[in-house]
Amino acid sequence: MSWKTYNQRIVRYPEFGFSIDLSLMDLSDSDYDMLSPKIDKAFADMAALESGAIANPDEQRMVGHYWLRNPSIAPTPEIQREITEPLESLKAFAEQVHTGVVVPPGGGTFERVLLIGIGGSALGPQLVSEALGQNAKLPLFFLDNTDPAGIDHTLGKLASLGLATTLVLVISKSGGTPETRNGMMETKAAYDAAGLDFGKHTVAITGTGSKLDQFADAHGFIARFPMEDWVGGRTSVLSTVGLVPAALQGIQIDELLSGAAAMDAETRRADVSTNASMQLAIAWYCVGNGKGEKDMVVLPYKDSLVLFSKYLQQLVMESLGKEKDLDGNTVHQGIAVYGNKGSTDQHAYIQQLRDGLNNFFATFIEVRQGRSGPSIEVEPGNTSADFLQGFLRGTRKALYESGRKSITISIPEVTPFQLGSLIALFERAVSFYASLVHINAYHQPGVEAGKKAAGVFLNLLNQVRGHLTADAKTAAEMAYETDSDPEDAYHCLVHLANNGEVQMALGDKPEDDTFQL
Ligand SMILES: O=P(O)(O)OC[C@H]1O[C@H](O)[C@H](O)[C@@H](O)[C@@H]1O
Repeated sequence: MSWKTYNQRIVRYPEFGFSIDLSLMDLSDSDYDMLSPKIDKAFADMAALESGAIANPDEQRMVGHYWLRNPSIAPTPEIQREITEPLESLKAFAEQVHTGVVVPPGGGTFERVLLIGIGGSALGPQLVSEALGQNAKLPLFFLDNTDPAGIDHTLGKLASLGLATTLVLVISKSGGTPETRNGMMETKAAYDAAGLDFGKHTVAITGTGSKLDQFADAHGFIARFPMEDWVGGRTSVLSTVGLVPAALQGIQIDELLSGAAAMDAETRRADVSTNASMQLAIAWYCVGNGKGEKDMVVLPYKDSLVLFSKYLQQLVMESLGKEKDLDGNTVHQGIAVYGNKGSTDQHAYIQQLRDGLNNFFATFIEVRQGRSGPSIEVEPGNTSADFLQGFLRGTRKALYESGRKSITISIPEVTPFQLGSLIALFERAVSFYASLVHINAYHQPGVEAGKKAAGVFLNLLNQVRGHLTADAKTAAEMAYETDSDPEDAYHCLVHLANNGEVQMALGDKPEDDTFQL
């Protein structure tokens, strides 16, 4: 840790108050030299990607999220229109909701929003809402899972506030994600039960022609906004997915886009020494030996950025967590991401970070302004902000003194512009890192496996339902009747017993348990 190294390893963009400090990652000039061929290729890959190359070869798709905040670089006039037209129409829609032009059929105005989505169709909007939605014109509620109790909890809150004045956004790029469909059907049932026309309270954000798009058409949804196949779910927050909910909250979406565009302009330059995203990618590569050997601990010292680690979990781990590289070699790549916020986490897991397993690097996010407005002294001469900064600086130093590395990103305050710039910083770092390790960052084959297995379970569950009788049966007997594995049959029976469909009698062991109608 030295003043000289600090000055050598910091990258600053003074025009928007950004800096990234890599002095505690112990990078050497030889690291950069060793990587220079890969770095050059990463820059070339990025130039091709932004020019419209098929950068997602496994799905034969372009990768266009960088065009969203600078349509002029999009490869065709048609794609430029696919960006600018929905942007104009979503702004107009939000304005019509805010000014009472678009109103609930039962009168009054829309006073809140329920967003139904999952993965990239929820995490981006949740990050933006938590970071910037404190004084939202229409506060945001979320259904982002198929947990009935969670659905009841949220719909119960909304019922007490008034379903009739709640605007529903159903977001699903594929339009077929079961959890989102389930949330929508449960919400529709609640509107139906209240005698309300669900479609006249609902907007869809989905791929044109998707199942959700067809459902929206059949049920007379108020509006539909498109999602394009060249925007991945985990990089969709600056598309209609993130911008519609943000605009409805009254968040300055042009500032979100400008911040991302400003960071893009800096990190589009193929100059390693001043490229913050490339510096991040190189740091990730070196600290993890190009194999993700160290976890990324995300520590924003700002409450409103608490969801940044959850957001980065999807962006980083769904992009980089891949079995094969682009040549078909088995590599099992990835970087594990976790975190919450500082200084809170100093009272949770930072003990292990300081003294335990050295299997991580920290990414501190410093927000230099503690609050807008004056502060009291919490003790003579010191404010809460003094403590927050002290804890950040102290923890960073304490970790380094015990051989634990860290990156410190600094922004002046949390604004739409600054949040947009952070999102862009990490999106491009992921792209660069994927090039450095030669993987496709833009598909997600692994999630299909889980979806398929869920389908197998549901098929067996329905077979088991069909074989239930008043006679008590063991799992083995049910397995025989349904030609299935006894343990699979057992878990179906236990599920049915715990959800009121069958009676379960416990034996000594699961194999002795019996089930009957
Ligand atoms: O937006 P949807 O099509 O409903 O997809 C929601 C999520 O589903 C899958 O888990 C994908 O791996 C994610 O990238 C995506 O964000």
